[in-house]
Amino acid sequence: MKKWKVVSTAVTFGKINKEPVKRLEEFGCEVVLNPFGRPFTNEEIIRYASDADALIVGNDKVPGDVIKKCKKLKIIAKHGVGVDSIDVKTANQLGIVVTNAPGTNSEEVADLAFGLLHMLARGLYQANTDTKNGKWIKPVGISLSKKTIGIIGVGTIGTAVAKRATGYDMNILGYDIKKNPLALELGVKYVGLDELLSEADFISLHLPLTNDTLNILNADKFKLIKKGAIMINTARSQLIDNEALYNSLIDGTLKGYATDVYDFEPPMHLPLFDLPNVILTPHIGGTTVESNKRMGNTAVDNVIAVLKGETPPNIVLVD
Ligand SMILES: NC(=O)C1=CN([C@@H]2O[C@H](COP(=O)(O)OP(=O)(O)OC[C@H]3O[C@@H](n4cnc5c(N)ncnc54)[C@H](O)[C@@H]3O)[C@@H](O)[C@H]2O)C=CC1
Ligand SMILES: O=C(O)C(=O)COP(=O)(O)O
Repeated sequence: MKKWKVVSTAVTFGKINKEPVKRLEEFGCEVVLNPFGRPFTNEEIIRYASDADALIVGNDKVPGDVIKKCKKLKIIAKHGVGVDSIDVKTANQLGIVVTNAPGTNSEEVADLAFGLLHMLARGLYQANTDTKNGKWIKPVGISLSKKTIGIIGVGTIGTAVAKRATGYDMNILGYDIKKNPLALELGVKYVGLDELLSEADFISLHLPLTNDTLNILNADKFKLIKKGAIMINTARSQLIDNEALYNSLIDGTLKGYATDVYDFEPPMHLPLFDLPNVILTPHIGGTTVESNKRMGNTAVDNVIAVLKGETPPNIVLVD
């Protein structure tokens, strides 16, 4: 009989790299991995975790009423960074610690953001499809070099994006509530959101989803966007007003939009999906072989610390 039960709803935890699971087992835990290959429903979380001591989560929605039904829970450890899908306040009120894995996937998200920017700027998706189908059609894209990029949220990922932008001799604008010393060193010029939107050729979103950032790019903000800009969203879809986004792609305000994130995951088919100037990826920004190991081990560091009765390294608190 194992001393503790750990349930992981995170789709990739323990699947790509086994080391984090082995560490938990060696510590005396029974580990249950996600059998579905998709986020858990609320009912599934309750069914699997009502007797669990620790829950490792991906982008699953973990509301307060679900947390309340998991009576033995001591920790909810995010296998990643954003904790917007977890009711942290209720967890904290119940004495359950919430942790995340900061900085474990930032370079990877920045890589994806730049990859998506390349795809849209040069029409790579269509070019690939056409060439494979025997059509010799050369899209004439736009250059990345020396353009202005606007980074909304200059934290760990935003700064990693800025680092890449320096390699393209870009003029880098940043919007954030605080200034990041590394970003300043990289030459990021902090401006207001309105100025960023009206100046940037490329807009990349890297804010966490909070009450303050929900719908931060609303219809009024879309009116300020420079005509022909490209927008990349590897942060959270709820930062953007869906209708304003769709209209901006139809009327040419945005030349292109790429997203890795959706209001609900997996998403239902949205009108946006039918537009040729939209590129979609299935929330893969943070996940590579290497980052998976980092995210898994950090989640496990936090779980083991809590099970030992110690303070975990990456506690997330809300006011
Ligand atoms: N697509 C994917 O797979 C991934 C997506 N993400 C998303 O990216 C987000 C950012 O990640 P990190 O850069 O690691 O987080 P971070 O905490 O290092 O950076 C977030 C930045 O946003 C700023 N910020 C917070 N509230 C703000 C507000 N109201 N107005 C202006 N600035 C504000 C903070 O000051 C900070 O500089 C995560 O919260 C998550 O939602 C993270 C990892 C993977
Ligand atoms: O680290 C993050 O915040 C992420 O978005 C990672 O993706 P996930 O939540 O594991 O689907």
